[in-house]
Amino acid sequence: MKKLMLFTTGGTVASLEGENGLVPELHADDLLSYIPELNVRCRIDTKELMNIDSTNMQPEFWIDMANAIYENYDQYDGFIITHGTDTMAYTSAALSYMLQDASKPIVVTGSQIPISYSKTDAKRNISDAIRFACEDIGGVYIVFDGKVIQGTRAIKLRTKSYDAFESINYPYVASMHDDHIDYNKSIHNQKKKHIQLDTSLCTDVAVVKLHPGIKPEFFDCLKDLYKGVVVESYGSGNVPFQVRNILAKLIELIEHGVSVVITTQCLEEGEDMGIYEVGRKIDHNRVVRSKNMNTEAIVPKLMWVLGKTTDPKKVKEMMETSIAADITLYF
Ligand SMILES: NC(=O)C[C@H](N)C(=O)O
Repeated sequence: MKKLMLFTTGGTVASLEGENGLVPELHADDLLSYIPELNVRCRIDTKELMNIDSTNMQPEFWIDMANAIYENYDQYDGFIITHGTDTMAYTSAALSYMLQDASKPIVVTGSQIPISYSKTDAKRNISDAIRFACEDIGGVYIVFDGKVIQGTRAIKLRTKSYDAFESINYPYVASMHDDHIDYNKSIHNQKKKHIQLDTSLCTDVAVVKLHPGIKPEFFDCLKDLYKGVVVESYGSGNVPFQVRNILAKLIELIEHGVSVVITTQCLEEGEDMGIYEVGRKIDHNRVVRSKNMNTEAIVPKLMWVLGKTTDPKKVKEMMETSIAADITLYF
């Protein structure tokens, strides 16, 4: 029989109605007591790591989660983490970088509606996550609303619907049905490897979304505060250089030693800075290209990379190398 460890961290799934709205209150065993008969035979141990709304999630807490999994890795066949949906995609990406080459499933799930409510999606999501944690597959995944999403590829697209998450620029890994799991055949399970823990992070990372009228001087404020800046530029990776010259400010940041990552506000298909003058003017050798990673992966990846080096060349090389399927290599 498979042995699983379920870690809880809070989120709507564990929330009850309080005086000021929903607050995480339920503990690990409470959650399991709500789940009806599981159609998989396994033993589940539980541990509460924290009990927070995931809006309050911090990079330091990702480290706690990664350490908890690593410390228990040999004793269990699979892991489930219940988590709020607001920052779940950042956490699943962060764990994908901090715990590489896992040969066992690490499954993050949660819900849009608290587990004690009649219309809750929590029971299905937790049951599915438990089933998926019994599979013979390695890596970090989000299981939600019947879909399995690669940990580095998820975004929260919807605030209220059951299907809160989408897989961006990457197919769903699998879909969950009552009696079977349908794997996407184009995705191959990685060869069995030894898990590696690396939790060094530099949290001095900011995301700036460009918009018409954004002030160039704003970027001066970032210079001494951050070591990495992720620019959500326009379209295929375009940065304005007329009237309000943002491009010049990005160069100043780079010359100051800040790593600048160019990504796009468009959710799908990634940046392709070679198309327009407004993209070609950016020095492609000096900025980090995000290719088709999403912001939820870029942020923890940049923290993780800057935790190891601030050498601009190395940062660029590591950021542009696919880890845990975060970049599709068609560039
Ligand atoms: N559905 C949810 O879990 C949202 C909640 N605010 C959280 O992220 O913890």
